[in-house]
Parts: sequence; structure tokens; C-alpha cells
Amino acid sequence: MQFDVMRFPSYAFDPATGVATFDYVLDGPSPLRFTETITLPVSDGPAPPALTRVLGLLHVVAGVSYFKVGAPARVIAPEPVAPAVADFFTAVYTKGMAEYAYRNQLPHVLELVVETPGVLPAAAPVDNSQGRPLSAVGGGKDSIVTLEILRAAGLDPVPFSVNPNPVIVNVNAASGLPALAARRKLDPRLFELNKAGALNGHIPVTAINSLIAIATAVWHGLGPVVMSNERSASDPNLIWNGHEVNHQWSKGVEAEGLLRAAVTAHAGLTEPYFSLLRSLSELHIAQLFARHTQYDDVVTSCNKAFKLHDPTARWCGDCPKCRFVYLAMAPAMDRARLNKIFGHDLFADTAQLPGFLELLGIDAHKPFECVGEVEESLVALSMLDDDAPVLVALREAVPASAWSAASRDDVLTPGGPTFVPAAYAKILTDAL
Ligand SMILES: CC(=O)N[C@H]1[C@@H](OP(=O)(O)OP(=O)(O)OC[C@H]2O[C@@H](n3ccc(=O)[nH]c3=O)[C@H](O)[C@@H]2O)O[C@H](CO)[C@@H](O)[C@@H]1O[C@H](C)C(=O)N[C@@H](C)C(=O)N[C@@H](CCC(=O)O)C(=O)O
Ligand SMILES: Nc1ncnc2c1ncn2[C@@H]1O[C@H](COP(=O)(O)OP(=O)(O)OP(=O)(O)O)[C@@H](O)[C@H]1O
Repeated sequence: MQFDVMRFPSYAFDPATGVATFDYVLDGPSPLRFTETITLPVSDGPAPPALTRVLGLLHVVAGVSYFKVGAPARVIAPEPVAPAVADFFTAVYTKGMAEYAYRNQLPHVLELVVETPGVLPAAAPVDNSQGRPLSAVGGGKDSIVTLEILRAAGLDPVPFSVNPNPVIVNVNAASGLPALAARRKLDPRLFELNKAGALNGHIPVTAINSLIAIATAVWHGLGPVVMSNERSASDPNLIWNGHEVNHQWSKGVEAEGLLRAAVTAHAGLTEPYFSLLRSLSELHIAQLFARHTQYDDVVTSCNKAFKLHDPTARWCGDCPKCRFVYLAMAPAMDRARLNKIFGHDLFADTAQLPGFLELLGIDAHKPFECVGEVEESLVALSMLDDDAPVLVALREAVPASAWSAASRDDVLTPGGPTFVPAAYAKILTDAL
């Protein structure tokens, strides 16, 4: 299938139902048209101009799912935007699609510049900084930690999810906080094309969920959207043709800064979005999670639980994410609790040794999954002293030089750039 250009013909929003429809065209000798539907939780309040503006950003960003069918050389955004918005769009279609470009060997994707039909001045400021935070919940340990920190500080967070699956519903129930939810429906044509062998691959889903969250917060008169993206999300998996390829790009700090700047420029929000846990390692977050036993029967970080077509699963017990989170939680709790949470004893299963070695930086690049840095895995291993079969084998396999590069202090001391506003930074510090 040959396509020259991607366009964004129109979008519509109905405040009576909360339904937004976004249209896309891949233009070429045989054009393809798609429509995505996103249903926001309906608010009693009026739809403010900032909502329309955020939906305008979402229209372009959600287009990546359809862009990947043909990877046209040109992408033309539908309306004039401020320079910060154009930069954000280009980053989403290049850096956000880098894993897709690498796996499909499409180097031109990394060079693409999203075209915009003119420049718009930045929007007038809208001070949203004092509202109740909307806290995105994915069902894993990270968002639980954020929710509990915000709650303990008396900020009365509103949990929010896109397409909440049973895991998310159960986590919200365990929190006891009333939650908001949005629905997102991809054009079914996409799945037909995938079945027929169209180009496919990973997309920066956090950028899409984040804009849906911001749209919801704006419409419901709430404050900033608070994410739970950790320090290691900014770490690339590999370098290809001189470009970083990061599976988690839209969870990283660069994407966070670009998204914030774009939303402020386009919709005026003074404090749209930040990740509370940005300065923390996954290992540190796992230790904070261990304080909250009320989520043990529901927490799930395994991505197998998030398949669009199989929403019932919990921990699969045999994937990079399960292995990493198991290793990260192990130093923070007794083995019986850990095995109860996972429903599996991963340190007894020596068939998983190659997967653990990958996490420790031995034999392969960091897996294309949401896993922490090699250093975090090494430090976690160094904190475990029992003789479980997998641990014994891993200790033997790690070269002496690797241990010296792993510092417990570095991993467990907050650090690195963040966009956390001062009031929230204090809350985080108090919680550590
Ligand atoms: C759950 C998962 O890992 N899905 C990835 C997987 O897709 P699969 O076919 O195995 O299952 P589905 O997710 O049900 O997707 C069905 C098809 O729909 C396409 N699609 C899905 C969502 C979307 O927003 N746009 C889409 O076009 C998808 O491509 C399938 O054809 O493999 C796909 C191809 O590599 C990935 O695109 C699927 O990833 C989902 C978008 C997803 O939600 N993944 C998150 C669990 C994830 O990877 N999160 C990252 C953060 C990445 C980021 O930068 O935001 C993380 O946690 O580290
Ligand atoms: N369906 C969703 N709706 C809204 N936000 C989501 C959804 N899934 C994930 N998120 C948010 O996106 C960010 C990254 O997701 P991720 O899956 O890494 O986090 P998590 O589920 O909290 O923890 P873990 O890393 O243990 O899985 C988090 O802030 C999370 O809250």
C-alpha cells in the first residue's frame, strides 16, 4: 500500500454525550479513511474553549495508530499552531514511532517533520494549578503509589483511566475513591488491515492517554493531570541510525516537557500535566508500593492484561515486565507475599534465566517493554541473599565488573530532571 500524505479532515465533539470523533485520511492512489471515537465522562459544567483546544491536539496525536498503516512521507496537521505544538507533533510522529520505524526498517519516519498550515500565537493563560489533581490509573504499582501519596497529602485525587479493564476497576475499588473513565474505540478497519498484513507496530500510547486525561480534567474543572512515569522511562532501548529508540518514549521526561509546552501554548493551561514519580527509580517505587497491602490482590503491571481483545488476565508470570517487577519488589517484601501477588514463584523457574539475564544487561539490549534500568536490576539482585535457584544462577552469571557499576545509593536517591511543581515536590519529599 502506497500513501503520500496523511491528513486530518475534521473532528467533532458533542458535549451532550461526551463523544469526540476524529477523522483521518491516508492519501494516495487508493486512499484510506479512518474514524476514531473517544468518549469523555460527561460533565455538568460547560465545555470551555480550552477543551476544544486540547481535543485539537488529541486529534493529531491519536493519528499515529493510522499513520503506521502506511508511513507516508508527509503528515499535514489540520490547523495553524504555535511552534511548541508543531515541535510536539513532530516528536510524537518520529521519536514516539521510533520502535515501529526500527522494527519495520523505515528510516524516513525518524526524519519526518509534521507540517502545519501557519503559526498561531500562544493562548491566553488559564490558571488550573489549584484544582483537585486528576490521577491517571493504569492498574500497576506506580499509579497506586501516586494515588496514595496524593491522598495522604489531603489533595483528594480523582482516579482516571482510559478503557478501564477489570484490573483497573479492581484497583479503583480497592482505593475506595470514585473514579472517572473515558472510552477509546479505534476504527475497526485498522484491525482488518492488520489481519491482512498491513504495516503495524508500537505507538506512543501514553501521549494519547495523557491528552484524554487533560481533556477530562479541563471539562470537569479539575487541576493538573498527575502521572506516575518513573526515571527509567527516559532510557532508550538502543541507538539506530544515530537515533534513540525508546519503547517508552511518551512516558519519558522529554515527551513530558514537550506535551506540557504544547498544552500550555495551545490551550493556555498553566499547570497541565506532570509525573510525580519522575525522580524515582522503579526499585524505589516498588519499596513505596510495599507499604500498601490493600492492593495485593488486584495490582497488575503485566501488559498481557491490557490486550484490547483479552481484558481478563493478571500477571502472566513469564514476560520481561513480570520478571522485572518481581525482581524489583522482591527486596521490599517477604517471598510469600510476593508470590501471592504474582500467583507465580519466578525465582524457582530456571527456564526464565535468559529473560532475567537480559534485565541484567547480559547478552541482549534492554527488552522492548516497560522495564527499569540494568543498574536497578543489579541493585535489586544485590539486595537479595537467599538461595532461590534463579538467584544462585544469576549471581554466578553476573561479571564482577557489572557489580561495581551498580550503586544502591544512585538507584535509591531521587534525581534527574522533573516538571513537578514546588507544592507537589514537597508532598513527594514528605512521603519518602
Ligand atoms: C498490550 C500491549 O502491549 N499491546 C501492544 C501490542 O498489541 P497487541 O496486538 O498484542 O494487543 P492490543 O494492545 O490489544 O492491540 C491490538 C491492535 O491495536 C493496535 N493499537 C492498539 C492501541 C492503540 O492505541 N493503537 C493501535 O493501533 C495495536 O498495534 C494492535 O495492532 O503490540 C502492538 C504492536 O507493537 C503495540 O502497539 C501494543 O501496544 C499498545 C498500544 C499498548 O497499550 N501498550 C502499552 C501496554 C505499552 O506498551 N506501554 C508502554 C508505554 C509506551 C508509551 O510510550 O506510551 C509501557 O508501559 O512501557
Ligand atoms: N488505561 C490507562 N488510562 C489512563 N492512564 C493510564 C492507563 N494505563 C496506564 N496509564 C498511566 O500511564 C502511565 C504509565 O503506565 P504504566 O503502565 O507504566 O504505569 P502503572 O500501571 O501505574 O504501573 P506499572 O509500571 O507497575 O505498570 C502511568 O501514569 C499510568 O497511570
